[in-house]
Amino acid sequence: MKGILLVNLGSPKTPTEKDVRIYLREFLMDKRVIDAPWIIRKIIVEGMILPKRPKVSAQAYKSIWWKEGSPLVVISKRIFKSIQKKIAHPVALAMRYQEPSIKKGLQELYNKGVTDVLIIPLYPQYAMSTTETVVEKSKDIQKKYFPNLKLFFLPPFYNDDEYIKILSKHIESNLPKDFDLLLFSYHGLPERHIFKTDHTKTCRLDDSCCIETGLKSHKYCYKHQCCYVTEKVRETLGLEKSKIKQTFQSRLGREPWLQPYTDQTLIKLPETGVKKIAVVAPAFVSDCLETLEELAIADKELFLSNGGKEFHYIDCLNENENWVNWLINHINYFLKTRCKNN
Ligand SMILES: C=CC1=C(C)c2cc3[nH]c(cc4nc(cc5[nH]c(cc1n2)c(C)c5CCC(=O)O)C(CCC(=O)O)=C4C)c(C)c3C=C
Ligand SMILES: [Fe+2]
Ligand SMILES: [Fe+2]
Repeated sequence: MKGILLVNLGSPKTPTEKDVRIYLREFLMDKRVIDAPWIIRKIIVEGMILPKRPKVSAQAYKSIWWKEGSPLVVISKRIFKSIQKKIAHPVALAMRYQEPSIKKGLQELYNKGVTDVLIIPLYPQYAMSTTETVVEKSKDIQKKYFPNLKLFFLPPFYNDDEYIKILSKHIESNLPKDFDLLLFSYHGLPERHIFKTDHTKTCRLDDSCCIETGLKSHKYCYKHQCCYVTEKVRETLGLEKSKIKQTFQSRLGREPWLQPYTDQTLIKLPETGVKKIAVVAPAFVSDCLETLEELAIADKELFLSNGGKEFHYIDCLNENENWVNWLINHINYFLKTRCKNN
């Protein structure tokens, strides 16, 4: 029998310093997130990040926490329930970090007699620290605990025409009537990660390569995949190029991350005449700390205190009906065609 496992990033159990420390330790000790040798990673995480960051991050989490829990986990659970209602096969939800774990999700499906699992990493764009870590962690768990399970993976869907239409429609229906600029703010990545996962070793991280179409390097180029979404949504919405801008947020550490940076851009925009801004975050399918706190609270404050007049944050797709139906359509395709022993 076939089953489905949806996988999102995960959050701390509670917005307390203790639980945030546990979460950050698991997250940042992932060799695909901080890709240094184990001992260096351990020194960076335990010696440089964990002494101070959990306290600050716990405050940030507290400011966006819902009665039912972390927005990212709550929204993922709601999506999972909507899908389960419409799919006759077993469906489970897991988080890459913390709970419910990928192991528990696979166990739940296995206990229900599932033999073939479609794993859906809930990230539109590929990155070593998102899609790849979900795929590799799932494979490790399968080998160790469920050798008879067969795993299948939904690839990054940034270039799926229907997904682009759904995202564009969602943005259009939430755009304010009057705005100077629509800002696409994606989660950042160290530039080094892009070079590391570029199998062709040709990506130069400039417009001539990441904006081009049809290059082999694009399959693993997060920057290209972000540029693609921005450009396709712009075209679909019929916006002039001067009406949009793409930036990258949430950097950590001193090495160069993808640019331009969201916070620095928001500081400078008002002096160039951009006073009313709408902001969307298409690297996330569900709202989370990075959107609700970093963008909609901290970056909003930054923009307004530097001369901006209006800052309108557009929610992620979250429980958008068309988006949930898009997932269901892909699940149904897998159930009908991808493997034989149904
Ligand atoms: C080296 C560090 C990090 C990389 C690389 C990274 C990539 C990356 N992350 C997301 C999605 C999310 N990240 C979230 C939080 C978050 N991310 C990092 C660090 C890296 N992310 C940290 C330290 C944190 C924790 C919060 C903090 O202390 O600031 C979240 C939010 C989770 C939540 O509970 O709401 C998401 C989602 C993507 C898509 C990505 C690569 C493209
Ligand atoms: Fe992150
Ligand atoms: Fe590229």
